[in-house]
Amino acid sequence: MLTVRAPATSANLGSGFDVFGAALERPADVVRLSRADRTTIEVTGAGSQFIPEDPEKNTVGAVAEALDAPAHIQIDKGVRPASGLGSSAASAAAAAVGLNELYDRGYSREELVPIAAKGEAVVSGDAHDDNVAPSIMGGFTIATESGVTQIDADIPLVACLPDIVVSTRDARRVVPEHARVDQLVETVGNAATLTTGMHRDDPHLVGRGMHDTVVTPARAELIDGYERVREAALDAGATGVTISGAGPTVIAACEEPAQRAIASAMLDAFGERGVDARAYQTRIGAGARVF
Ligand SMILES: Nc1ncnc2c1ncn2[C@@H]1O[C@H](COP(=O)(O)OP(=O)(O)O)[C@@H](O)[C@H]1O
Ligand SMILES: N[C@@H](CCOP(=O)(O)O)C(=O)O
Repeated sequence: MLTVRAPATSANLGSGFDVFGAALERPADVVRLSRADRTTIEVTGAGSQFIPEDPEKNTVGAVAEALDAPAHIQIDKGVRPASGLGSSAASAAAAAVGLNELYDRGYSREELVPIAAKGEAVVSGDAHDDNVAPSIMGGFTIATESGVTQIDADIPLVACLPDIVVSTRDARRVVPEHARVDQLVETVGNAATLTTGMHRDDPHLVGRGMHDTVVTPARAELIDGYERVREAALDAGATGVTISGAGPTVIAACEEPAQRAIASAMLDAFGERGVDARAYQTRIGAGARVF
């Protein structure tokens, strides 16, 4: 038997829709795998009552099939589903890394990214790589058709998860089909600024580069209190704030000493709207680890 811990991730980071992602130090899924004649799945932990154990409907089932590696897979969810923290991707990433080792398939971490993304296709309708890439490879990742670029960035973050459910599938339906040229120009500038910030471990550049006027405003409508929470985090010292993945988690970049105040301001702002929430004081961390 083999155990894998795969981290939650924050995709998009504002200006990098379907491309940027970051591995978070916490929370994480813990997945135990043992060889079997056919794949069976057991799920416990955060939100497990909403996660199917049928291998055709669970992200890990698609990964086991893609690797031709049937197994008994026990998933202990630390990452709540439909959170915007790459919940479905964390399990898929853990399964890809674990089954690759259990069956001695010999794939590199980068080669495992499109395999784990097959799991994402099962739940969100298409195989976006931006959550599985950081969950497998760690750090900040830029996932494109031609491969994954990874930077071992170290940026403090606060991820505030409200008690609201936003499914990635639904949130993909509100993404605008077109953007104006001036918005594209702005997006390229912001994405380049954010990437430079990751390279320099500079939370100010990362925060500035999170700004996005294309996808984020449309999705903010799905998160009760988003604008107020964003303002509260900025007032408390955040260097940038945006929606994590498809939401509803709101993510803030910051200097480490401001983390606690930002977490508390975000929780209060959701509280004012009558929305319960929890805040993770976290940072960009490592990828999936095998025990
Ligand atoms: N192993 C898994 N972990 C979490 N969710 C899963 C898993 N397998 C299938 N799902 C389904 O995926 C959906 C959650 O995925 P998604 O909406 O992308 O949330 P998140 O933003 O947290 O990844 C839920 O409908 C859930 O039932
Ligand atoms: N790029 C995707 C990322 C979805 O992330 P999740 O954590 O909400 O599953 C999107 O924005 O749709």
